[in-house]
Amino acid sequence: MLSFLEDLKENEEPLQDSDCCGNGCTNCILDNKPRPSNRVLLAGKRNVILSYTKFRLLGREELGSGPNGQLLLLHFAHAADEEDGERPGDTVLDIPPGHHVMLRVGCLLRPYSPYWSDFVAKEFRILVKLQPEGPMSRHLQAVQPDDLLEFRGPIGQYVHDPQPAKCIYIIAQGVAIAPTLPLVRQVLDNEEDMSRLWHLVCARDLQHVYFREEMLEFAQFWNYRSCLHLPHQQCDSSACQEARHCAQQCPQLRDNLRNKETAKVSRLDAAELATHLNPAIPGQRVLIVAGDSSFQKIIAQIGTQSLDVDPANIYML
Ligand SMILES: Cc1cc2nc3c(=O)[nH]c(=O)nc-3n(C[C@H](O)[C@H](O)[C@H](O)COP(=O)(O)OP(=O)(O)OC[C@H]3O[C@@H](n4cnc5c(N)ncnc54)[C@H](O)[C@@H]3O)c2cc1C
Repeated sequence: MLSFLEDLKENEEPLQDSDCCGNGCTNCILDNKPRPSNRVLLAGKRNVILSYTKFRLLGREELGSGPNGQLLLLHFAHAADEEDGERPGDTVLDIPPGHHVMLRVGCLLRPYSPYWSDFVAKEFRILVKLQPEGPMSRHLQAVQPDDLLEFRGPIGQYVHDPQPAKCIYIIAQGVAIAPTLPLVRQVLDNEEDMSRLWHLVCARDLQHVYFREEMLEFAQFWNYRSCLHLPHQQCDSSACQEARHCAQQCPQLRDNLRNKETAKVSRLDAAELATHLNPAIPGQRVLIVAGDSSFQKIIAQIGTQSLDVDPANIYML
């Protein structure tokens, strides 16, 4: 085992200040150095993404565009280097739930959070919201299947221990719902994990809620609850047009919700959050927040009180 670890160290690129993207990420790569997880060490394999490595774009799907930018689903697979002497079976791709990866194009660096990855096939998918005038957005807008892009990771600090069972509140804003999907899956896929999940999703309106199909699949599990917060939801009825947003009892909103979907037409504030406290349910409270830094700060503040979460158990993705 020791020589295997020594080999790993030799293969890893040393981390330098220039590896930070400079965007002030909560989990900066300089404080969260990509390193092999226990899962990888136990498998006796090498995690291909620990140093910058090439991934081939397998698929690209445009999810539509609007005033807030265009959305792309990108699917990548590791492009094995034929000269490195490794057999495909010697390596894996390990991006644990809640971790992100860094994309490097020349000296431009930007973090992205996979919403799906495959350990053995060495593939992952990201949802990208293109920012008008953004340098990486310009690059990603132009990528086509078969193009090669370089990624490094995994970067993050969240680790889930299924024992003892916990009450896990996962709160996501807009496209940042993507990295929360693997967090939900890791609990639901483990039949022995008795943790309960509350998945609270904040978006402008129903049109801006992504991964609804996945949430409906999750809703079949006894330990998963979700709620959509849609403060700008507005149908074409004259009453809702006049109020500039739908009423909580709006029949059109109800018709647009699918079985088991629950929506509130208000922002997620301290009082709303407190309705999910469920004090009778035992278990340590854990809060995970995915969104931009101001959203993370506000939710962490109100979550401490409304959900009775110890600040040590709050994780920002
Ligand atoms: C940990 C982490 C994970 C991330 N994961 C993803 C992901 O999975 N998918 C994804 O699309 N993006 C993700 N991002 C954002 C991503 O890294 C880039 O910032 C984004 O793609 C824009 O890059 P750019 O170079 O085109 O524009 P930038 O130069 O970075 O930004 C251009 C303009 O857009 C604004 N902006 C940038 N990002 C956002 C945002 N999310 N919301 C509102 N305004 C913004 C900037 O403030 C700036 O004004 C993540 C960011 C972090 C910190």
